[in-house]
Amino acid sequence: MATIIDIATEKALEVKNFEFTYAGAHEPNIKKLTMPIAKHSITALIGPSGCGKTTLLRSFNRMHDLYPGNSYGGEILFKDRNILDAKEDLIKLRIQIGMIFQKPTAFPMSIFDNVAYGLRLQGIKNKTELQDRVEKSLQDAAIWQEVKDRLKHDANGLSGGQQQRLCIARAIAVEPEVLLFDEPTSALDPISTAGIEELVVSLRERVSIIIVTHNMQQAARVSDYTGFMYLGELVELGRTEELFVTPKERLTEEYITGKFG
Ligand SMILES: Nc1ncnc2c1ncn2[C@@H]1O[C@H](COP(=O)(O)OP(=O)(O)OP(=O)(O)O)[C@@H](O)[C@H]1O
Repeated sequence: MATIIDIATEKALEVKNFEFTYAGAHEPNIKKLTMPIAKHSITALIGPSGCGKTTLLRSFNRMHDLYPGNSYGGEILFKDRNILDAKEDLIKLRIQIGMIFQKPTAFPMSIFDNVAYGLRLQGIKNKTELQDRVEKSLQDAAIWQEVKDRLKHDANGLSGGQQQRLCIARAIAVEPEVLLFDEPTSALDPISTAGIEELVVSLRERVSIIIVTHNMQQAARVSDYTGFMYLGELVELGRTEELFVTPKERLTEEYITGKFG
């Protein structure tokens, strides 16, 4: 059984006895995992390579449905419904629960159109409203000053760190409730990494955040809660400072002190 602290605050998501099996796998890759995700907080998922962090993260907006044969079990509750339900509208779900990938994925179009993309999908056609929301999102993603004079330029001309902030602007433009970050800085230099970390922390006011990271220092710097995973299971979920200073589980302690990795 995992050691899970009581999350005193409201929950953004609740994972209950969740299982996930990749197509062709002989046993579940995520096993009976139960975990609350606090609202308006940052939850980091840490653990050795292959323990299932990304698999769990991608389950929160059903990214695995893009490939056939994967199967889910148990429940992930979001706004009083189980998002694993077959009737779930996946387009709406991915607007409410957005994702930022490891490698910045600017679309091959202008900076403006990248951010307007989801807004147009939502049916917003009014030019002034589009302009206002694109500007606001770029400001909130701390990239407005750098791009305001070249909104019509191809987004692929931006640096890696700028493209990642553009991806964050695109994700927040549609006002999601949850944002999933999958190793968002692993392809970036230290200065861009610091910028993205600062941005992630500033977004906590408006969205609930889950971040997968290989970097324990990063988890310690940005998150409120940390979940340590091992072999497809959650071992411990705690307040970040407590988990790193006084872990309750021996496995957590061994991992954070570098006894295995
Ligand atoms: N597309 C896939 N098809 C089949 N098995 C997969 C697939 N992706 C991951 N797995 C397996 O699922 C398990 C969990 O992998 P996952 O990528 O979620 O781990 P992780 O903790 O995110 O690892 P890393 O830190 O290396 O990114 C591993 O055993 C992995 O081999």
